[in-house]
Amino acid sequence: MPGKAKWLAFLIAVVWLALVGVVRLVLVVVRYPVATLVPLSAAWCWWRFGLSPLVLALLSLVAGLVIWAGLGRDSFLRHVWFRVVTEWRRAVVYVPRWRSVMRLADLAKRDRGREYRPWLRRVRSEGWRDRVRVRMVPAQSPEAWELRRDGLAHSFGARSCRVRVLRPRVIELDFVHRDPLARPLSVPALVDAEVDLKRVVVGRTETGKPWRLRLLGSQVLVVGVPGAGKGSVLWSIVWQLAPAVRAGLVRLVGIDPKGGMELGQCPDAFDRVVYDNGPEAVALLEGMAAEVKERAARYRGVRRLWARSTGEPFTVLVVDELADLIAYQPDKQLRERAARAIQTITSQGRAPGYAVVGLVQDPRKEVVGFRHLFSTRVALRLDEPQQVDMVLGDGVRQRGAAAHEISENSPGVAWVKQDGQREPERARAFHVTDADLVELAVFLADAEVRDFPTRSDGAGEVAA
Ligand SMILES: Nc1ncnc2c1ncn2[C@@H]1O[C@H](COP(=O)(O)OP(=O)(O)OP(=O)(O)O)[C@@H](O)[C@H]1O
Repeated sequence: MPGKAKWLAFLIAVVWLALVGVVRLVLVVVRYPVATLVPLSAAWCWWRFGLSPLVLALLSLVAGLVIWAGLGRDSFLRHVWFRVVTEWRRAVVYVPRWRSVMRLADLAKRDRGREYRPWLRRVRSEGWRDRVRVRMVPAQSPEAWELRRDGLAHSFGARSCRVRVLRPRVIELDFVHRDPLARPLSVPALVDAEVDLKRVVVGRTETGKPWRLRLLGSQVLVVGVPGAGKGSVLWSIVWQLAPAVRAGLVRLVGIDPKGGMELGQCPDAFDRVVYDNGPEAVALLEGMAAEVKERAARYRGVRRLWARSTGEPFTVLVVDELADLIAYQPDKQLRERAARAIQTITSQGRAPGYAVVGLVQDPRKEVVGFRHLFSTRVALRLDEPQQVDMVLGDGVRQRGAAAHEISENSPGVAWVKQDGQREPERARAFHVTDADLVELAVFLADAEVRDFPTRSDGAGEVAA
């Protein structure tokens, strides 16, 4: 190599190394802001002002943090404590173990002497879980990670691991340390309050937010094995609708083919209720399907979605065991008539203000062939992964919605998928006890007949 070229190559190498060094330094500061910026600021303060002002500043900082923690625990946890935990877990758990775990789990690949290793990106600790973002190596699929979830959880000291696909090549691993939904949730106080039919709060999600179910403009399918807590979802809905039912703004209609075992616990909530799967239930369904068509014809060209200003009540049809009506009924004619009527209500009821809340134990196609008509699907505890796919749709389980892994000890916990929302949510319904149902019955029996209250503005909001 001529002398000049050597110098040029040397210069390029130095600049390149300097650039890499700066980028790495910036990355360290971005990933460990507390561990880098606090000691740096302390060192600067000492150098600039001396030891006493530094001690004073540190004591003030500690006092400030203690006051913050006392006044606003949640914001302190979010902005301070979880940041410190994030840096600690990244430095102590994920970075040191990453390379060996990837190799041993066969997630790192070798080709022509070069190693391709999944890239550990952002880590965020939220107390109950660590969210670890990963860039997969080329030609790797999220299924490869799905298959190794248990091994990964053990390797990084977590109770379980979930895999969520964020975008092509990027996944997020949730390392779960404890279940924030482990404790039952009691129902909120029953008071005359506004009911927002687009956001009926029926429990809490695992991130601590209210679990909101959309009833206006949506149909809800709730699936779970016996004892999974379908009843708690159903009664949480009724509980939250009670003020509007009492005011005559919402009408509940029920069918309980199990002879009233479920809906018979509080019949006062229902305008009409039938306790079998025979001709009476079918007549009720057909009557409602006819109402849906008639209302839809009247609304055509006038309004696109039911609103309280129509002066007609929003109607919620609750069917406790859908399969008894449309699959297990031995009379073929009754079975088909029931299925036709329910399909009419679910497919056309959206605009004229009819919602169906269907509960079922078995999600197979032979049982509920029109699952796709339900835009909100709730998967409580299920037996098999295939059932999760049937309820929530393809690919949702791969994004973490493992309803077949919900514990028997946490009835009411569910994975929820709403059409139009990419991410499924894990949530727990309120636990509505027998005593609560007595309170509900008293609240509703107390009702007086009033004129239908109208208000020209709100669409989904109804005031009791
Ligand atoms: N959200 C909840 N929180 C705590 N416990 C609950 C919750 N939901 C239900 N449970 C308890 O779990 C048990 C079964 O609940 P539930 O009867 O609602 O299940 P289910 O799915 O409706 O069963 P089935 O299909 O047999 O009617 C009951 O003892 C109930 O008290």
